[in-house]
Amino acid sequence: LSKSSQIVSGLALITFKLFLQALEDGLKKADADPSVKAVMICGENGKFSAGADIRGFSSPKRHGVALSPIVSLIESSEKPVVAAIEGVALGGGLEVALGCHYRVAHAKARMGLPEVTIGLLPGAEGTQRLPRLIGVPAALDMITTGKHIPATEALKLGLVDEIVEENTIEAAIRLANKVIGQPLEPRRLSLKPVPKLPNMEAFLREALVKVKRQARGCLAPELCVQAVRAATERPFAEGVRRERELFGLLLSSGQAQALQYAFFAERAVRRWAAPGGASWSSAAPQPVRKAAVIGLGTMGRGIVTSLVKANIPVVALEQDLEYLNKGRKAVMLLLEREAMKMEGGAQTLDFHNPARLQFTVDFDLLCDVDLVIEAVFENMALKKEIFHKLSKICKPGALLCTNTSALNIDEIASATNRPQQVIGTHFFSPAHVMRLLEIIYGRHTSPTAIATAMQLAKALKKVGVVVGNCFGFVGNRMMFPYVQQAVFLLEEGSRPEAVDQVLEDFGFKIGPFRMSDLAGLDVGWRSRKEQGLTGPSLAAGTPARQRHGQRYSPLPDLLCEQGRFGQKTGKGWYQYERAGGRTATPDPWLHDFLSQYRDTHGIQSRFIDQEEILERCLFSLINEGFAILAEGIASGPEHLDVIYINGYGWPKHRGGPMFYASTVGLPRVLAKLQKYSEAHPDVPGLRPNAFLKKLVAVRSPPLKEWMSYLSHQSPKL
Ligand SMILES: CCCCCCCCCCCCC[C@H](O)CC(=O)SCCNC(=O)CCNC(=O)[C@H](O)C(C)(C)COP(=O)(O)OP(=O)(O)OC[C@H]1O[C@@H](n2cnc3c(N)ncnc32)[C@H](O)[C@@H]1OP(=O)(O)O
Ligand SMILES: NC(=O)c1ccc[n+]([C@@H]2O[C@H](COP(=O)([O-])OP(=O)(O)OC[C@H]3O[C@@H](n4cnc5c(N)ncnc54)[C@H](O)[C@@H]3O)[C@@H](O)[C@H]2O)c1
Repeated sequence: LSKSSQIVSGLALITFKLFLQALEDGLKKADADPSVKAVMICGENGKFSAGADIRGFSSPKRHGVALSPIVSLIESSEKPVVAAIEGVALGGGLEVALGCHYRVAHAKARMGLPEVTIGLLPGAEGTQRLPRLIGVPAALDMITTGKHIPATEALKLGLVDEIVEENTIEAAIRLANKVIGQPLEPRRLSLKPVPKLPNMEAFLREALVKVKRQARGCLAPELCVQAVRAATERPFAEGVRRERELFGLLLSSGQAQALQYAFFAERAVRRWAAPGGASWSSAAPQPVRKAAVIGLGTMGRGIVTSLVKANIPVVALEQDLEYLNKGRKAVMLLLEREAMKMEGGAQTLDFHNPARLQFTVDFDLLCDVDLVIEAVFENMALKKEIFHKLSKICKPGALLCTNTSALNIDEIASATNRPQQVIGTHFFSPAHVMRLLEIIYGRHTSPTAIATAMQLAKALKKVGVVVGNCFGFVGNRMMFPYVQQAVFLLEEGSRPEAVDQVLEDFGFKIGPFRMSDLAGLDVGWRSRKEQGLTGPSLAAGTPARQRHGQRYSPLPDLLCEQGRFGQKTGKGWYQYERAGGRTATPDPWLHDFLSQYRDTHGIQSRFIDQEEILERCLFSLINEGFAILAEGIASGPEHLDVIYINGYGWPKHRGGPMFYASTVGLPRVLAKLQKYSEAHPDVPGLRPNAFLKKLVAVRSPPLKEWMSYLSHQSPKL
């Protein structure tokens, strides 16, 4: 066989120029050699290809990258070319395979065109070949979502000709031998017509509406539909021209840069570092063979679900039988839904087995777990009581985690005999859905504890981000000034629906007032009462709109006093169809209430434009981000951005708040903050942070250099 076929070996991750050259040379050599009867293309180290090097797209020297001519060269070969797909065939890698006349895949291989997720579209004729091979609906689904499909599904779709359990390369060579001499014309995808649909026009129109709705301002999915539409309307060569045009538009849109930054930021945060030199490279995680969750309320039930999905046995504990039964029902419902979603897949959920999931009110059952996640009410005294109990009951090596949203990890740890094993694991609601896990180390937290929490995040398929300990940590701390500005804007004349609209148009999944109604206004109210900002502990004579000499808005407290807790009570910043309803409608009662409030406090209502709403909310959040970086609470701006994208619905195509600030331009952010701060001198959140000022003073270096301008040595990525 070595005489009749030639292996042109690609790389798992294309070192693009080198790979393309090798492929071209190999193909030309094979074509010219009469002793070669067929060609097989495979990857190295069990991986076909992850596509083009993403870093190359933002490199000034990107022009040389031309994959299309190579794909055409493959397809036009007079000798059969077979792709042997192992591991992954993604992006440009799959486009190479689509140029081949046959495709053989290993059963464990995955295939996809994920370009849309990095703000692009398949740019090497993939949008034109794939619909010809598997039809428009399936191709459009793959191209607009970027999802990876398993080999079994690829076989069903007709994307591959054969799947094998064992040696893919041998199978591909066998196939190559079998097809030598057979006509190649029917195997050249560029010559095939796109399979017709009776309602193609309506189908494409609906697809466009759907992606526009889901994409919320992200351009790539929309342009993917346009490229596939071109495949249905134009001859192949013209479709390719259209694909190239659309690719160029995306490449220069700025969104591609933001999404590619987010891709690398998510990977960079895995390389965590903490003060004292502990880091991902030196610390090893402990195994977590069994876990426990304390408190089965909103968060605990999602956390249990997440652990069960990750195949980690769980003990779920509540304070009494009534709460336990309520919690058990809620967990079972979530798990049943998850099991339904997974039906037909390779994995099943074993949650009826008490060895995998046990419900109890008995703390003694936690004696053998490797890790506990506490998710009880946000109350320091209660948390300390629980941690004290845990340090007596749990085995010496067990890690004690708290899901607190803001409280001091060191104070919680002080209630235990093992502060080095206490760590914050801050899940986001709903905990079985949201990808973020904010991991907070305290003064005594050991590197092993951090490594174990990071390993847990990975097992739960979440993005773990390691940060330092301060009130609200990173995410919530940045959220406070954002929400505060939103409320101040209402005092000054705006309405919840106007503020939400601006931020949702910016790309947030949900604006601050809808978010607050969803989370429950009572949560913040309880916390403010605990801080003495409102309620019975507020000192008599405190001005209604001032606390500690700073501006304060009592509006959220007043709503809570009226029993308006948001969705759960059917009324909050909006009104809902019923208690627990989800459809927010602007509420005339609230509008009247706001007018009366302004009258009471002598506030002159004014029209507030979209620009001011956007800038005051976002720039105050970003300003807090600079404070967090300057204090060394996070190792770099990437951490803040990954937190915001994965935990707070920040639009990924805008790259996260700190990336966004860099695209707006730091001088502009600074100038605007200065302007708003002058207008509102009693609002510290608008006062430009010294680190931001410093960066502007040194001419706004690129984001990746920001941390080097801090005088103290904060942990580096
Ligand atoms: C102006 C007119 C212009 C007209 C121009 C027209 C012509 C242009 C021609 C362009 C041709 C386009 C070709 C093609 O359509 C485009 C592409 O192929 S884009 C790339 C598509 N591929 C992807 O998006 C894959 C991304 N990667 C992944 O999904 C995962 O990494 C993985 C491959 C599934 C592996 O996952 P894991 O095992 O979990 O590993 P990691 O994710 O941690 O990755 C390990 C390591 O590798 C780095 N990496 C992975 N993939 C890439 C990549 N494609 N490029 C660069 N680097 C990659 C990753 O960052 C990790 O490294 P670390 O960051 O940790 O250092
Ligand atoms: N709700 C959110 O969106 C959210 C998001 C992130 C973090 N958090 C944090 O997660 C924690 C839990 O919040 P939640 O919203 O799930 O609260 P919740 O009120 O919905 O649930 C708390 C649960 O803890 C149980 N509990 C109380 N005392 C207990 C005890 N002694 N032993 C066992 N169980 C006990 C209660 O019975 C209740 O079921 C808080 O610290 C909160 O700040 C909440």
